[in-house]
Amino acid sequence: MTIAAQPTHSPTPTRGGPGTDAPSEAMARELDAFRRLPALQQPVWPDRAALEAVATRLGEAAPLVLPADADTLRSRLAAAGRGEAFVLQGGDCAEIFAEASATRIRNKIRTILQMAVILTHGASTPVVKIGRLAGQYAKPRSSDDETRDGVTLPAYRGDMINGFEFTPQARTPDPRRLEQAYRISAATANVVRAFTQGGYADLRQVHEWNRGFMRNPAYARYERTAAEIDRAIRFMQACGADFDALRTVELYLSHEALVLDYERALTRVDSRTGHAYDTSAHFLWIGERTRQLEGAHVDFLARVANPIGVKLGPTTTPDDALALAARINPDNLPGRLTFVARMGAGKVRDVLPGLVEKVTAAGVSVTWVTDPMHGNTITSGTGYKTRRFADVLDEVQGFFEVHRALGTVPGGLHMELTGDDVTEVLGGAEAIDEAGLARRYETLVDPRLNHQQSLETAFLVAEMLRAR
Ligand SMILES: O=C[C@H](O)[C@H](O)COP(=O)(O)O
Ligand SMILES: C=C(OP(=O)(O)O)C(=O)O
Repeated sequence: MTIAAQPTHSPTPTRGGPGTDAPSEAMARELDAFRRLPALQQPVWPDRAALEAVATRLGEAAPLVLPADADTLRSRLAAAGRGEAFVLQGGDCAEIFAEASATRIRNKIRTILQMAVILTHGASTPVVKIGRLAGQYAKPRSSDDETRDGVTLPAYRGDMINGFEFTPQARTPDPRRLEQAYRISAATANVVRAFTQGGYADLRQVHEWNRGFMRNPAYARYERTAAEIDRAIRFMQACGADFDALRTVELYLSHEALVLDYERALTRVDSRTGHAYDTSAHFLWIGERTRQLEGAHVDFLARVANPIGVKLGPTTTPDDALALAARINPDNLPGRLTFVARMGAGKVRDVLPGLVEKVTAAGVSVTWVTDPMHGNTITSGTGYKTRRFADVLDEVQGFFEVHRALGTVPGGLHMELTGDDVTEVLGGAEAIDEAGLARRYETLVDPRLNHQQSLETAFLVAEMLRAR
């Protein structure tokens, strides 16, 4: 592969030698153990020979991230688990190849940075910023097929696998898309690096954008928080803070590790430590539909040293959580394991306490994050897959209440959001209603908060964080 995929830069004092090697034969055998286990939600590739050729080429390609940066993220997540930082993970439900333009990527980064400033103020701790970015190209689906007007075709599973267009050709899984996903992820990572290291992330500039948001009277309720941030920045200025030193930020990359052929092909051995890392992203998570203890996803991700997330839905039992922790983090390393609870607003207060209590009592080291999106999906009367902004907020509130009651740490927020002005989620101060969804509904799978709703969420969560 000719592309020079540069690793995303995250400034880190721990960066060692840059080397990554292909796994030895013995290590490859261990990494490949997942192939003998049941793997849910995998595409049925019609051309196995083509898949193997692609996997070989990806196996020789440059890593997208460096193991040392994944280690730094692990230490940041450990801090969040102790309440010394707060995680903000956000981005598209499904990235789209055709939308990987600099403008769209910049809008997403801008939204995450804006939210992070507001949350930093609320939490009075650093915010660990992680994008669902540069690899979020595969989706688990409820159904393998989709039927339209009596015609049934394979469901769209994300641009890494097949096309959205409803034709047999587009919907047939094509392994060449794995290579396309790799190349576009490399280009996206380059844009991320340029924006996060090139002055775009300057705190004063980000605050100025937030002031722009406040000029809309719909957001008057957040005036006080905005004014406090303003005062804090002026105070820093008066004290002679070196704002130029704050012009760069760490923004880590993450996606759901769903397509195991892709994740395995990008796995390398870190020449510093001899450990295997999945170099497709700094942080990988296992989805709610693929977290079976004896399944291929858990087996594979337990064998790579990246920080790993596991989504926990409302059917998770405390014993499930303990068993997952034992499998994925047998050494109980802080920051290695993040549980992303996505219970639904109606269930979080009932189901989450049992999990947190048992995990805490067992002395298991976990960073708890809330995903208030995936348990709150509904279909509007007009037929759109959507969510109510109020439910999203209520689940976050429930997450904080549970942790407060137990004396444990609510460590972060995992959101589906975009920097654009879409109309996919109902409500918010601008009151998107059912009729309004049609105005600009663009997602190919799940509804995302738009730019305004994302900032509004940050202000509301900042209020909750102050009480943390
Ligand atoms: O974001 C993820 C979706 O909830 C998941 O892919 C399932 O979507 P579906 O129920 O539309 O198939
Ligand atoms: C599919 C997702 O979530 P979950 O596994 O929680 O349903 C997702 O985050 O894109």
